[in-house]
Amino acid sequence: MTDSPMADDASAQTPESDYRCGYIAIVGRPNVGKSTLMNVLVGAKVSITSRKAQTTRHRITGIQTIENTQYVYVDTPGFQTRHSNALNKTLNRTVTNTLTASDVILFVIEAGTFGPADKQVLDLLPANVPCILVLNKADRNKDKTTLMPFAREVASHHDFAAVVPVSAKQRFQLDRLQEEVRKLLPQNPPMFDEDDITDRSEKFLASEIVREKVFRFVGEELPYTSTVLIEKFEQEGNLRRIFAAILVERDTHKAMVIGQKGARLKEISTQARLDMERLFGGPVYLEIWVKVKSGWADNEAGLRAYGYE
Ligand SMILES: Nc1nc2c(ncn2[C@@H]2O[C@H](COP(=O)(O)OP(=O)(O)OP(=O)(O)O)[C@@H](O)[C@H]2O)c(=O)[nH]1
Repeated sequence: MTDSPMADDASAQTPESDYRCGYIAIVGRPNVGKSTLMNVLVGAKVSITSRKAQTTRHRITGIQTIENTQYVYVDTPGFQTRHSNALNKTLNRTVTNTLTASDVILFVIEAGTFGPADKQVLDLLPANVPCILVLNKADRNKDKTTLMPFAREVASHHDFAAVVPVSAKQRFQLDRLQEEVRKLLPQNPPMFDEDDITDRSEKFLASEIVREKVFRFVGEELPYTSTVLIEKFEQEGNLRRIFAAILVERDTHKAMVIGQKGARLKEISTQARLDMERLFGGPVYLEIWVKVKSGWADNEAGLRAYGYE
């Protein structure tokens, strides 16, 4: 008998019916490697990274489609505890909202380190969303025998669905992480095209790239309140013409960004242009101005005007 009810049941389990798709929030204290992790998972630089903490300000979606699974990653800003201006309050609200609206949470810490800042983020994890404990930077742990007791200690604070040591930088154990995530995703058809890597516009990505270069080349002296505004974004055939403004709070900050005889701004522009050309797959004409705009980081209306939720 080929058309028995059993056979019907089996044929209902086709790969399409087991398509899985959902939102995966990546959370953790600043600098644990959340953006790096998302970028390697998605296979492109959709979220900016830098050695300086708190570089990620926006909720960014990175999309990865593998066979019958679509992973929609949401990167979150590093949870802010030190300062309490309007910008930080907005950032923290974004993290909390992102968590409760996700299907799976990746709680990222550095393998071997679990401090008060990590605990503060862990305390925000909602009980009703499955969460995987990701021990990133495992490449730094020379003594592997300490990893299990460490993981057990952290897992005593929350009911994790799985614990996975990874190295985002060396692409170690990412398959294993994806397998664990897939198990927790709901059965849903894909939300995006399989070639999509982000739902963010090129204009937004362009501003993020410039911002990353500002952090990278200007370094610790520049307050994190500086931001980037794309004033014009034009496309003519394959060529993109982008006019950006770096907004800083003081004349002294402006001088820092510009550097000796404009050398620093030139470096920022060149590196940003190269990244954009790689990401957009075509030539880019990029012009960057530095402007002084005082007090914007402490003004909620101002923040909304610059696109912060
Ligand atoms: N050794 C090692 N370093 C890593 C790894 N992943 C990330 N890093 C480094 O850690 C630093 C911070 O990485 P980010 O991805 O910017 O961290 P983040 O958690 O997104 O930081 P915020 O945006 O500030 O919240 C960078 O210098 C990365 O190169 C890893 O697996 N191993």
